[in-house]
Amino acid sequence: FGLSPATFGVRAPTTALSAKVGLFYSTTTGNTETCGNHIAEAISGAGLSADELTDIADGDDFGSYDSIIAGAPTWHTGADSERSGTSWDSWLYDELPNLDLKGKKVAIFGCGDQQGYGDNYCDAAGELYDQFKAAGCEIVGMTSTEGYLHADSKAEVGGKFVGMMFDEDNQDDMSEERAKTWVAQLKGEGIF
Ligand SMILES: Cc1cc2nc3c(=O)[nH]c(=O)nc-3n(C[C@H](O)[C@H](O)[C@H](O)COP(=O)(O)O)c2cc1C
Repeated sequence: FGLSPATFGVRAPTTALSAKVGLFYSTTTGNTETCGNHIAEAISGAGLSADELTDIADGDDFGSYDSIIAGAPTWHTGADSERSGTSWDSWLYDELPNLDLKGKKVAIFGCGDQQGYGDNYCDAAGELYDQFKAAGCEIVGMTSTEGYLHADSKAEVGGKFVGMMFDEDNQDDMSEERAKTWVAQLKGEGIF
């Protein structure tokens, strides 16, 4: 009668089981949360799914995830470690080493100020990279540094950012699009 299967609540068959994806952040003034929300919206906009955006301080049962998307701001300029100034600092050193996350895919995003802190842009994202990698995780979602004006960043490895870097201080109008582009990339890299 011209009614599509959707009319009856029948789902189209899926070709692959979808992964359980955790989406974690931390923040001091809300910018990393804003970017995390852009990512969450891009995920649902693309017809994909992840768990609700959650502060890493409230995270739990990490072993149940197939993949983790993790975002941090940078506040401790020039510090060797604990650069986010948030709950990540204790999580990365006190919790992560006690978890078995070997082989899980991890995608990292950062939030920083490339003009005000151009020698240390998004350094904390580089720390997430180091710690998750040391825990045996597979890091995906590396991006080009093109279009950014920073001089130096510990979030750069081999000429690429270790994930998607946002800048709510100088380039907030680009954040939504960056989130969309990155989520499409993550889909291609098997995060979902
Ligand atoms: C005291 C202070 C130190 C900061 N240090 C850095 C830094 O080293 N690198 C950087 O990229 N941004 C730095 N920032 C900028 C913040 O990371 C940026 O504003 C970010 O959006 C804050 O995110 P949040 O609101 O999620 O905490 C600093 C800001 C302040 C106020």
